[in-house]
Amino acid sequence: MSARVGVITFPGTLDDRDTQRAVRLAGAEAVPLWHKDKDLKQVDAVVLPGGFSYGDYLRAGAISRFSPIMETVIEQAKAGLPVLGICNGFQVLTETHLLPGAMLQNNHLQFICREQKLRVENADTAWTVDYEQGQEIHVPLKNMDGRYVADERTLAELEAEGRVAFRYLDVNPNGSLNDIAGITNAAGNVVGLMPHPEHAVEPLIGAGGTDGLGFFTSILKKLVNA
Ligand SMILES: NC(=O)CC[C@H](N)C(=O)O
Repeated sequence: MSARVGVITFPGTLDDRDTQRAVRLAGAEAVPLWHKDKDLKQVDAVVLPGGFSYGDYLRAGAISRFSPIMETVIEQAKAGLPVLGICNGFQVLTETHLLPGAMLQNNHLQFICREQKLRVENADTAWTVDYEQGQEIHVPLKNMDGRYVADERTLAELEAEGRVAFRYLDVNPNGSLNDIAGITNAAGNVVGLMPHPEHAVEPLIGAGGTDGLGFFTSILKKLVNA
């Protein structure tokens, strides 16, 4: 079976091509999906890539969340479809409430672009099974609205249920509560994170190299073994 991973393009998406490439490098078929379509073309998983969809107007992700395709994504994610939101994609996922919490401007009010160290805190989601629990990885981080916040009860729940999937190491680059870089839903099929694993899939890029490839090999493993 060849796994088909859909990659959605919204107006203002930047990282769809890199994400498609990462999917192919992992050995799956990348299927481009357009925000205005409702049809997911029978993909086995979906990635919402990074960028500035709708120019980040109102709030990052707030408009894309109402794209026709998101109606289908929300419905199918609730039924178990694996969905990964990277950066702007994570912002869209919080706006849909498939993932709890919200992203605010970085606490220093500057755009940030850096090589970021992370710890994989949950290697049991659809997108992380190819990592070791506690593994440390380097992945590029580039955003303005990267400060993860949630109310105390939600944070306590995320921590208690092991749903903090990634934590920033060494430096908290944006003031995210509990150093949270990424989270998962309770079922483990919906994952969102601010750093960009699709930009760390080649040894050529130096630090981190292929550390991000595990997201895309994880989903392939998960689908092929399903
Ligand atoms: N790299 C990105 O996906 C950017 C995310 C988002 N628009 C921000 O700046 O916060």
